[in-house]
Amino acid sequence: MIEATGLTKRYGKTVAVDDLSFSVAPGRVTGFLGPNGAGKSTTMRMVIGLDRPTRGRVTVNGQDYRALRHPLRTVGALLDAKWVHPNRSARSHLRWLARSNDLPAGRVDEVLDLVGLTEVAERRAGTFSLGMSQRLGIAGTLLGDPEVLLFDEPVNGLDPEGILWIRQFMHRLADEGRTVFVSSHLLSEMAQTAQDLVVIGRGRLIAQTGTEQFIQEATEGAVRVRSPQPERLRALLEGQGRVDTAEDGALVVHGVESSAIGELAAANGVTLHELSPQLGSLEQAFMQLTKESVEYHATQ
Ligand SMILES: Nc1ncnc2c1ncn2[C@@H]1O[C@H](COP(=O)(O)OP(=O)(O)OP(=O)(O)O)[C@@H](O)[C@H]1O
Repeated sequence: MIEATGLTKRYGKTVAVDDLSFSVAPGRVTGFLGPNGAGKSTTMRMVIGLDRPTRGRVTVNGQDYRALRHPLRTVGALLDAKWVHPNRSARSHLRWLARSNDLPAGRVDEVLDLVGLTEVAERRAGTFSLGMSQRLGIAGTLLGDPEVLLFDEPVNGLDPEGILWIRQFMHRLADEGRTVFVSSHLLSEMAQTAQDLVVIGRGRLIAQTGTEQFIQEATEGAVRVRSPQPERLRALLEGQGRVDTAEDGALVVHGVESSAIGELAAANGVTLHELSPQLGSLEQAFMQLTKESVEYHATQ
């Protein structure tokens, strides 16, 4: 369990994290979502004691990170996968990590196996692909068999196979009852990975909710309709819902069910070439909710 209360971090005049309160439950994958510069990395650094909050508090299993007796047995964090000595083998990197943190050396081969790196354990980490480096980084977080895991942008730059592997691995860790907190600005990825979301913009909390609920609440369902008689259809829909025109000329109808549009068209002899309900995407939900708080809006 991770709990932040009124968490705030200032760097000079920049307020990187602003009065942020949220909680991350065990047994689930919780996505930490926000555009670049929203304050995700700063928040994660405060969770693991690398940065001190200017105000507020964040606890792991009820305690400040710095007060934990065996931090790596409680929290594993991967904030930068390239943090590996390039000339060390994967195994010796993990052995060094285990030794310097008072963790049993016997755990090294277990975690190599868990992440599927046993066969390349003697290879120099500097020769690893990004996907393999991520696996090695994840192996490092698991050395202390911690209950809480933090991953900062773990799928950045990975190919689809690497992304799938990470996604499945996160689920496995959550199924084991661990708390899994994973940040990303890749919204569609989070929609598939996370069961719960903590969404921030400009350091502030925008939403804490289940992923499905977030999408449902933040996006208004719409129906795309193409017809050779668009103006006639538009007139029929007048007063029933809002009708926009897409770039390709299709009508985008808000507030009317697709079945009702189909029946209305049939009853009035209007031909339809397309009638497709548009499911709200996480991207739409996110844009809707962060409209005012996204940094890049101001600079566009
Ligand atoms: N050490 C620092 N000194 C000064 N400003 C900082 C520092 N670290 C972060 N910031 C600023 O704090 C804000 C939040 O940055 P942070 O890296 O936490 O965001 P993020 O959501 O992780 O973004 P990204 O996805 O780009 O990593 C940004 O405006 C950033 O420039």
